[in-house]
Amino acid sequence: MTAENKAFQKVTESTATNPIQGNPYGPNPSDFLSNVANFQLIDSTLREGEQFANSYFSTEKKIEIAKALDDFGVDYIELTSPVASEQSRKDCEAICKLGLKAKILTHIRCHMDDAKVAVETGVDGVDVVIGTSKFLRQYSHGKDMNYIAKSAIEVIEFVKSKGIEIRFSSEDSFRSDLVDLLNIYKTVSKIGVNRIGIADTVGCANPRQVYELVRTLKSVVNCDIECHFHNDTGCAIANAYTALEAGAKLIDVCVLGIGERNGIVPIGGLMARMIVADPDYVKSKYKLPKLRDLENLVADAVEVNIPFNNPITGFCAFTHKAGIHAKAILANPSTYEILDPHDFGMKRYIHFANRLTGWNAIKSRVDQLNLSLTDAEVKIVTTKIKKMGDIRPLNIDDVDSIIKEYHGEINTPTLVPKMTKSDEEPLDLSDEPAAKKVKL
Ligand SMILES: N[C@@H](CCCC[NH3+])C(=O)O
Ligand SMILES: [Zn+2]
Repeated sequence: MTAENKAFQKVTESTATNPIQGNPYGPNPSDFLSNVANFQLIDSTLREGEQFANSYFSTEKKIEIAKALDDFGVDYIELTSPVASEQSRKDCEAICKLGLKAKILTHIRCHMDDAKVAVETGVDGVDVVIGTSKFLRQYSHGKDMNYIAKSAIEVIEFVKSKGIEIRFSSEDSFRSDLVDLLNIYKTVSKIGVNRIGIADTVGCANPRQVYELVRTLKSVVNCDIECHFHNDTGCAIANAYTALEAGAKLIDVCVLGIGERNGIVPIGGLMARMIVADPDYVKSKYKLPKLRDLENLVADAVEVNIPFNNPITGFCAFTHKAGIHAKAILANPSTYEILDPHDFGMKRYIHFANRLTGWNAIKSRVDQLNLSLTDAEVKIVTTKIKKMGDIRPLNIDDVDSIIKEYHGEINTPTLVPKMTKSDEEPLDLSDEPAAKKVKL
């Protein structure tokens, strides 16, 4: 086989197994800096998530959440600073003793007082953060870049001396001076941190800015890059994906994206984004069917509902409605789905009780009811359903009644009836689904 033929075959094979790879707009496999196929998750539900307005986690609840995160497969679990409160310190120690697979981190200010407490808790690593934008330098901690560099060196060397991981992050990175950022990151990278972090603390960044900053940082540091994106302007997941494309390795996430204000990158939404880019990596690394339970656990703990439009677990995330969509989905789900619900232990539905429905969806319902109609008959009954749907909202019983009534009409002999055994037997509908949908 010639080299040309081999190349052709390779493209064909990958296109067959993963249609996105044949997409000219998809990830560029020759981009060796990209970490799209090699990313890690730092879950911060028990740190950033504790800053969500509704959050209160008892020790037991924190342990339950930490175990569920570990079971899902996150790489790191980040906990509230042990100096935030006495119980926070005890909880941190308790979680460190659980013996989870995920590494345990705690998140502290760039100060020796905090660092001394943090290293005694039993964590695998310490995440240090300090504000670098002029807003935070002036109105938060009041320190200049020289002071920041000095205290960063002191804290990093101290944590390293204890043999545990250290990450240094600026805060409000996207409103910080680029020269200041490059200087501080060069300094900490030379001392030998495990990771540097950038944080879009106010959620102002867009993907292009993220790409440029991460690419620039890649050329000045020789450690991993972690990114933290707030979602104030709805860009958190897109920014996270772009950061990975640019060469960042780790993304901070929270279950349901909970955090300060409207939160950060949601773990579920990021899974949806990443499984499209690299299905094999995502499916082998994370227990995706556990996502729904994980989200329900946290939603209950902080007393919120799962949003209707949540990626993957929103109640209509895999519900198809328009007749044109339903027809194509019934023929091949990939026509209108980029995510396969079964990868997440979910099911797909056709919503047929509405005026946008089409005869293919109704035919599938007729089959479910174990009735027999020709295509021409299904088309007639579909017209009846659509007419009723123009008058008022429909539910599944309305549609089933119309179908059964029509089926009854066309099967009722007009002349002298000759009863057969099967005519006497009522249709058994005892296992009808209650929802307004057909499960597929
Ligand atoms: N929540 C803070 C801390 C960021 C630390 C980065 N992991 C922020 O958004 O800036
Ligand atoms: Zn944050």
